Amino acid sequence: MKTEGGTDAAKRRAGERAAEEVEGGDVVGLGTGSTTAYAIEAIGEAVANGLEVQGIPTSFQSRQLALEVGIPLTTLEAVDTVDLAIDGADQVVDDPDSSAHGALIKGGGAAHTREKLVDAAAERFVVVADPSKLADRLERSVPLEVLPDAHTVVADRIRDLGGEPTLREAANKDGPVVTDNGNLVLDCEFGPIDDPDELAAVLSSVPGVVEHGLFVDLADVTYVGTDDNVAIREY
Ligand SMILES: O=C[C@H](O)[C@H](O)[C@H](O)COP(=O)(O)O
Repeated sequence: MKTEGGTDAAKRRAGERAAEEVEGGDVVGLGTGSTTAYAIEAIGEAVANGLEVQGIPTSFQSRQLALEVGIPLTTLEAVDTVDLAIDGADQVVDDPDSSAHGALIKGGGAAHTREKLVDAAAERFVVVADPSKLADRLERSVPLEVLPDAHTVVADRIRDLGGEPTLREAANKDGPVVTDNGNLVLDCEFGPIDDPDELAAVLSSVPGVVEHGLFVDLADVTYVGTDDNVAIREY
């Protein structure tokens, strides 16, 4: 039997705690990644026990998992309201004294474009994370989803801005990662990001960038799974 490591147990706690927020009749944004997967599984279990919800997946991966666990699916076009979205993060600013408290980097799984669309549309955006994701400020590379034709010009623009872009390579195929939307991903190192809001605005203005992985002023709460509990950060 596969044993669950400390990080997996923390992710599970966060995911299951977030799933407790889901109420009958809700439309729920279903994020992508290993932490959110625990929330999707818990929602599937609740559905099996009679809870009536509809899910909006943010990727091929979350759609497949939702189908597997029996969550009825819908689309953004078909609903008036998304009650809440549950999604993971690659890094979360955890400093109440910082204006960037609660800002995120997402897109480690190349799903950030659709995630941002759904997370931003939700009345409440619930982030799920383990403690390794928390940081005083954002400093991981920022994923950019870019149109295939645009990757060299966007890379040049990122260098002009002082960043170092790397085209994301696929692990199990020759060539680059191709997103669910048929685009490419540039992972861009900027070093520590003091003002994510400002960088987000600059990145959004670069032609050829479909979406960047900075999520600023979007999260309402983060559930951080710990060794034996869940820490809550409300924003
Ligand atoms: O593109 C992927 C997403 O933004 C994920 O939510 C993020 O990478 C976190 O994934 P995980 O929970 O597996 O660390």
